[in-house]
Amino acid sequence: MTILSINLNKIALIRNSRDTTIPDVLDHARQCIAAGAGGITVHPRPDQRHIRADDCRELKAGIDVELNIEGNPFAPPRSSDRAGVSDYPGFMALVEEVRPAQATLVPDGDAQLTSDHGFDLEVDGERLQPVIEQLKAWGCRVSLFMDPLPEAMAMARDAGADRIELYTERYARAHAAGDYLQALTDYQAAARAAAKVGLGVNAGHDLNLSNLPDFDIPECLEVSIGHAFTVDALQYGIERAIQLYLQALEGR
Ligand SMILES: CC(=O)[C@@H](O)[C@H](O)COP(=O)(O)O
Ligand SMILES: NCC(=O)COP(=O)(O)O
Repeated sequence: MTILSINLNKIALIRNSRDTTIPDVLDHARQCIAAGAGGITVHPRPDQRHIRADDCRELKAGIDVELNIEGNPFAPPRSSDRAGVSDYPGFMALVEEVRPAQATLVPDGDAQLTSDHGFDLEVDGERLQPVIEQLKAWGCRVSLFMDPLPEAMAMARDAGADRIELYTERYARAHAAGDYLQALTDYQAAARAAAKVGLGVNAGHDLNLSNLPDFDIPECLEVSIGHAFTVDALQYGIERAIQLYLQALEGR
């Protein structure tokens, strides 16, 4: 069964638009879990535009499903520019403190509006090895955010990753354009290649109620969904939205 991990970035984004505590990230996490979400994902960026280090600490203490923290492992500490908001301690320092069940490494930078590419392991594979070794020593499962390139999966295994997360924007765009079969074939080949070398397969980015039912990747262990889910939760309510996403997963 594929786990539905709800990404709460956009709940935090709404909260941060005022000096307030609502919407409460932990409360939303608990509502999603009560409705059937099997995991919670957050992506604390150095500018803390949405998820903050303090959110990660509260979620770790306050939920009883897997916590998946995403980020660039080379992201250094950054001072907070908001009164009452803790500094960003650096990705590795935050993960060492929080010890999430899973750390998903993403080659993001501050200038990006969102995550928009996977790792190039020809460039980063060697320097990721000690990082992955350290994360695993802290008890975290390690997943690498990857484009759907079958030939890259052996390098992900060689870097020491437990899983890869297929970056699914290309699939989502193709599905929205009504011409997704070739994209799906590419993702299926990448997932098979990952499984063949012993990697688990996660997936995420721009998945939604429309494209999820057609995302036929038998190897997929977990999808992490945030942006579209947040929009759907505004329309249907959290409980109903979770049910719809679980049905979409089951219907694949
Ligand atoms: C890695 C990925 O694709 C998403 O999980 C990421 O968290 C999206 O980040 P934003 O929510 O900041 O767009
Ligand atoms: N790793 C993908 C994720 O956590 C959420 O991505 P999105 O659904 O907000 O695009």
